[in-house]
Amino acid sequence: MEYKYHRSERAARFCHKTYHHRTPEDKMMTEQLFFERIRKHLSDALPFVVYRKPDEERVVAYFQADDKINLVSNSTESGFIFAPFLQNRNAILIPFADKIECELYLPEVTASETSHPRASLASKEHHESLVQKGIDAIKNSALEKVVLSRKQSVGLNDPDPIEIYRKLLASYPSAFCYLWFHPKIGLWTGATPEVLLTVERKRFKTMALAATQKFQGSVDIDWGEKELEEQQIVTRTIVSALKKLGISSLEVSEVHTHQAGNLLHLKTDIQGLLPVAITLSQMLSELHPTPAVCGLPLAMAQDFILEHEGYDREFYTGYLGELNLKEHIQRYRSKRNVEQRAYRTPKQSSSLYVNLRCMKLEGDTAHIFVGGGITKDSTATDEWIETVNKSQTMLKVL
Ligand SMILES: C=C(O[C@@H]1C=C(C(=O)O)C=C[C@H]1O)C(=O)O
Repeated sequence: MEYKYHRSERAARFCHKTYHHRTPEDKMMTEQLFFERIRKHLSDALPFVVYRKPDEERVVAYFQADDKINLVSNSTESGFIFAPFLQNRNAILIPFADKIECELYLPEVTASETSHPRASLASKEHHESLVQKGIDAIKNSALEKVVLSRKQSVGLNDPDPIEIYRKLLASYPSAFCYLWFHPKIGLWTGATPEVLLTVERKRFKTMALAATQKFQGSVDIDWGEKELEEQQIVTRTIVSALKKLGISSLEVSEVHTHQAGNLLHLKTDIQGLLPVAITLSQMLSELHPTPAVCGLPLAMAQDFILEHEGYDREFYTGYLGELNLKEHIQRYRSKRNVEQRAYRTPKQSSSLYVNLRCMKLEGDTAHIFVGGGITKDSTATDEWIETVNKSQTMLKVL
């Protein structure tokens, strides 16, 4: 990997903003102290999360002082949520208490192809046979789409999670990049391109992200019928779930190509205003899991996954992020002949992402999770290649 230090224009603009989101108790740190504090918490075996939102320079970490497992019961809690794929399992919360942050102007990384060994022939055959079962089930039943995945375990030469995470931050500036740890649950890291739900005051945003091609130098590419249909299923399902909740003010964008690292996807942006009567918990139970990570009809797809995938997804294809973050935005307004005045307005927001392009780190092994959507027109070998391409997102930083 080749590093070139630079301070982006974006970073420079960030510094000149006339408002900021920090409260007095937030601690802004140098990069070295920031990562030392995280390393210390990890070696003390205490829970923490560190993350950076898409296209931001600010990296934030929250620490928990004990090793208690805090469970989320109805999404009215405030903290960093880490939710599994299965809705009947518990989501975990790291409270917004002890926080540090750092602005990182990271080296530009020219990501190289990985030198890690290819996935084995046995896992290729296993995945292709799983996909074929999915295609057959779609042809012979009411199942329309199912997302099938696999776990690839890789030995690490340099198993330092902090270094791996720093490489993720440098390689994927437009992804949500995180490192999450709980001594009783595990150590996870990832760089996801997919928003599940963001809510700021009354406005919410979500997206339908599906279909995949390898990026080969241009985003101006053609998509086949199969990909368009696969993504359309996701848009249609999300829109009808939101309408079912009584949300009528929906704005749905045109479908467009979206780049995520070495991959391209089809994306539709969906946003609207949240009626007062609808809770975050209702929104989440309608949205998660979308057919981008599970399938349609939902129960049939989930049963198929549980019966045939043959491993436990745990937190892969779950979701994670800020849940009910309360902040005071400080705005400054300077008027001629009047002293600069500060205004503090309270704000509550949630920013939740789908846990994709992620891995679980266990000692000197990384377990990488990758999957793809299957429809009646899928072919087993192409789906295998898609998972190989997706695995590169994590393999490139190992
Ligand atoms: C399931 C994954 O990705 C999801 C499935 C996609 C697809 O089927 O093409 C594309 C983007 C994601 O919504 C994954 O990356 O593991």
